[in-house]
Amino acid sequence: MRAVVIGSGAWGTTFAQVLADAGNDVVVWTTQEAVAEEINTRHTNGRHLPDGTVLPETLAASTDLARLLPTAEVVVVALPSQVVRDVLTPYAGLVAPEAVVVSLMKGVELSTLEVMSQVLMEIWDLAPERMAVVSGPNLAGEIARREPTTTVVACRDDAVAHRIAEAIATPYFRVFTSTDVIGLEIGGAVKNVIALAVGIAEGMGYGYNMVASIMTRGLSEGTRIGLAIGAERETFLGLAGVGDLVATCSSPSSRNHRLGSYIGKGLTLAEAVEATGATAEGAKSCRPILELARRHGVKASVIAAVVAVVHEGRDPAQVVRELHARPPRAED
Ligand SMILES: NC(=O)C1=CN([C@@H]2O[C@H](COP(=O)(O)OP(=O)(O)OC[C@H]3O[C@@H](n4cnc5c(N)ncnc54)[C@H](O)[C@@H]3O)[C@@H](O)[C@H]2O)C=CC1
Ligand SMILES: O=C(CO)COP(=O)(O)O
Repeated sequence: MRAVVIGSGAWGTTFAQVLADAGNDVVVWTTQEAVAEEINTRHTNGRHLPDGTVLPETLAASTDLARLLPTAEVVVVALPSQVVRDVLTPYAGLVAPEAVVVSLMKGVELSTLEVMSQVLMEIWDLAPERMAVVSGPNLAGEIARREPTTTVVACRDDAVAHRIAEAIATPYFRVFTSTDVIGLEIGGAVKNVIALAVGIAEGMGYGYNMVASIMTRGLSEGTRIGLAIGAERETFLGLAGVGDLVATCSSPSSRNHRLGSYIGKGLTLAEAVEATGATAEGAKSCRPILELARRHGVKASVIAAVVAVVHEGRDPAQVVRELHARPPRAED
């Protein structure tokens, strides 16, 4: 298939490699001439991918999205969630009518509380049958090294999910399918916030009991938010739920996990963002996710604690003391 990948960061470039390795005709769109030149001539992306990653020679890069879109059969979007609406609205009308759009993103829009499939369907006027998402335990660096990985592709139309799954399957990328688009997206967005919480706890010096508690309660919060907006419970127990949560909360290479640990060690948000040096969606998405929980009457104490520490300057030790001082209640 002819594919364009919008975004030349860690995941966009790595996913483009997967598509090229799977035999597709792929071009990565970047706004940076130097990055396009590096991918086209040296077959590397030194800013975002691990040392030694050599991209397929068939993988091209371009800065001309308007030229690429009309002929693409698959349009993959891998930008930081908060820029999607502004960056991609001007391209409405250029996506081919039969093309499938695939979101790789794990964030919630601050101004609308929408997940990225909702934003893309709105700005590009797409039917749900043309909108797919990919999510799972997918740390880009490991996939760039072609280490065995599993993922899930979801689309309202099961046949389209299967078509995309076949197009991205490689010997190192095993793909499952789903029709629970919103479940995949909420699972991915919430686990970033939980990875922040785990990082904060680790940065403060807490151990495995605390980490396991945050992950388990975080999964419960994400599941209940998802169920409130139409997701399926099973999704949260699958690769895009527990799977992604375990990968991100365990790996020191997760940007959300790292950002959290800097904050737990006492850095300000601005300092932690600077030290992380790449997109950590949870830092911005925690507030709209908490708002989503509140609107749907879902208790989300871990997510609220992250918002309090990251955005309201609360002392994390005091926030933990307050969480633990609450009266016992039934586990949900
Ligand atoms: N890195 C990973 O392991 C994974 C990331 N994701 C998700 O994929 C999405 C993208 O993440 P990454 O590629 O890792 O981020 P990144 O921080 O590595 O790269 C972001 C890319 O977006 C570009 N960009 C930023 N603002 C832009 C703008 N206004 N216009 C055009 N380009 C712009 C940057 O130049 C950069 O190439 C996020 O939602 C993330 O949560 C999902 C799974 C795995
Ligand atoms: O989503 C991811 C792995 O599935 C990547 O997580 P980070 O954005 O925290 O690196």
